[in-house]
Amino acid sequence: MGNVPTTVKHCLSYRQIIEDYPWLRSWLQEEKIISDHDYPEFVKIVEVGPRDGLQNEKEIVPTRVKIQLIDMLSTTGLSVIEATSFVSSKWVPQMADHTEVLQGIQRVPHVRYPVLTPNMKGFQDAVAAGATEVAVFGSASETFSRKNINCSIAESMLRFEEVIRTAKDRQIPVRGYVSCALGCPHERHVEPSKVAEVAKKLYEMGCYEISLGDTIGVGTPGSMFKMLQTVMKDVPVNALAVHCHDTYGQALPNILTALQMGVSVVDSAVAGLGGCPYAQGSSGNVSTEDVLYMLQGMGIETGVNLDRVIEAGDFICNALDRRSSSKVSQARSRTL
Ligand SMILES: CC(C)(COP(=O)([O-])OP(=O)([O-])OC[C@H]1O[C@@H](n2cnc3c(N)ncnc32)[C@H](O)[C@@H]1OP(=O)([O-])[O-])[C@@H](O)C(=O)NCCC(=O)NCCSC(=O)C[C@@](C)(O)CC(=O)[O-]
Repeated sequence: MGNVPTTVKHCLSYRQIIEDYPWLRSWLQEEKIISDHDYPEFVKIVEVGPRDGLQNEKEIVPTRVKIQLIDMLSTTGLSVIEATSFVSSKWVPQMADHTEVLQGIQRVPHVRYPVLTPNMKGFQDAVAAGATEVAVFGSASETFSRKNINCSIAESMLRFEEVIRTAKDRQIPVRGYVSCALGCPHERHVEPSKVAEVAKKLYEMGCYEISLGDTIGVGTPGSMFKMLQTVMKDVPVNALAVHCHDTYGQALPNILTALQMGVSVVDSAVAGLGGCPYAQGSSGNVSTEDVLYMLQGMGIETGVNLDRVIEAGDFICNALDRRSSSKVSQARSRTL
């Protein structure tokens, strides 16, 4: 019995196997290795392009361009668009116009516009600017935590606790990130148990959803499986999201692995924009267009219109004078 997950992990069509062996399915469900369904019927996409996508741009992107991008994304059917970060402009100059962006967008009913808040100052500024949802961002790597937010993991948890408590009093939902879930730019290997520990703390403190970030895009379906298997023992699968960068071209298979394990929330960025200023060499996020195309092909609903996301991607790529990283967008532009 003990080596079942290993067998499953290495098998491309493990769905077929667990369909043939109901006892195996029950055991995997009991152990929280898989959820009680194979692929989710509906996947929520969390669009992170305006924040994670743009934060690493060297040239300051005009505020009106950021606003237009968010406004275009708001018409695509996306239900969550991460708008900006209330971080220090000395650390991330690109996000210095957070207030203007948040106040300049045309909010569409039923679309949520969370913003990153690393501490109470960020939270207070965000609320003053009209934020109705925030996200705290921790790390499973001690070194990355210090380089990214200038404090240890333990200190970050104390800061987040205060943010989450205050947000709860004001009925503001808080999302939690765990960066370096599949590897760290400084420490390289990160133990799944460390990811689980940080994810569990954030969840217990009151984050409604925990996004597990492959910050430098080094994960594979194998490491994604192992990490999720461990985290799912501590955090229910319906509170988990995956956030994959595509440095090694593994983002889609990693997402597919997560879907097979019951995860139904996927972060992605229009046109595959992105990169973390404190994770040198990491490439952009998986593109929203490519995720949508894959999900459509699997018959999974998202409520998002792919063509409109491609239009938003064309807009931002023109503004940045660059080619889209989305394979789907590239293929469409060749075939149209
Ligand atoms: C966390 C801090 C602020 C600590 O920065 P610090 O320098 O340690 O802050 P401090 O508390 O010592 O204060 C120093 C000064 O900063 C000010 N300050 C303090 N807080 C804020 C704030 N919120 N906004 C604006 N200003 C702030 C504060 O008021 C003070 O101003 P002064 O008195 O010198 O004039 C800093 O390290 C920072 O801003 N870091 C953010 C870095 C960042 O945004 N990184 C990218 C995020 S992406 C990521 O993490 C991964 C993710 C989420 O995408 C998932 C994945 O891909 O895996």
